[in-house]
Amino acid sequence: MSAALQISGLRQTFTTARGTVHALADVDLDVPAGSFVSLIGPSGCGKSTLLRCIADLVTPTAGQVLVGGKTARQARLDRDYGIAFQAAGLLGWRSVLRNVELPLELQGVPRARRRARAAELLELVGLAEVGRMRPEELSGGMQQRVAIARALATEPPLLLMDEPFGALDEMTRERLQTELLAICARTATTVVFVTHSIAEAVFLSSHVVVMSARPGRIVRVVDVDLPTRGEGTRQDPAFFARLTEVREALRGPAGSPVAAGAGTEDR
Ligand SMILES: Nc1ncnc2c1ncn2[C@@H]1O[C@H](COP(=O)(O)OP(=O)(O)OP(=O)(O)O)[C@@H](O)[C@H]1O
Repeated sequence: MSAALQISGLRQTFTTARGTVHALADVDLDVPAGSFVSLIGPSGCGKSTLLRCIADLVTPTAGQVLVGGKTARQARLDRDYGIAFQAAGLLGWRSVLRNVELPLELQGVPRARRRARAAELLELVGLAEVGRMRPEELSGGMQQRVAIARALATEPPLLLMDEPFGALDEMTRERLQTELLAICARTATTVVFVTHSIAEAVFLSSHVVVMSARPGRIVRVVDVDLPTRGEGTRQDPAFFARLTEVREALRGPAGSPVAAGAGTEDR
């Protein structure tokens, strides 16, 4: 399978008035097309920074990011990825439908076509009825689904998601996880997903990337080869086995850099 994303020798250092922060060190990662990759690790280990480097929102101090063989900058200019972050980031003065239309509008897609596509996407995320409403009239879970629809509007081969379900209750979260998997299967989208939840990472992912405390390094990639993902999956012994594997990788051997707070820091 071809690589949707190739990261090599990535390092990210931030210099601030209070000193130097080593956010990422020696990150190498190949993400095959069509896979679902979660990034998990202690708070502050650089998960969001890694996602922002992929999205070309941050310029890496060293190393290279290739999105579908292009530089991250070119991929951003070509809108080769969609982004859905924790705060849904919808525009309050636009209707739900027009929020989903926005990326198509920016691409210059004619009005009738973009409207039809936005309506199709709202149907895909189960929100066909709310297109005329304002985002504030929707629940948090509905807003998240609108954000996902918007991220998929240009049919990007890659979807970058930073804790998109973090603020939701457990039931809504589990439902959206199942919906997201169904959408990705239908659209063959590659996903890079940041989460704090081991269960969420294992349920969603084909590969769980476990990172160490700052400076974030990849300490283990756990392959999750569950035969199906559905209602029964969370009770499946194979699911529990992978949970344990990720948990142990996160915990790391005593005294290892995986343990939270063990990262080197100048400040
Ligand atoms: N623009 C920036 N300037 C300075 N420091 C930054 C900047 N962005 C991130 N950092 C620092 O880099 C480190 C990694 O931050 P990042 O947000 O990537 O971690 P994270 O793993 O996503 O954290 P969390 O799990 O808590 O969301 C942190 O120490 C953070 O303070």
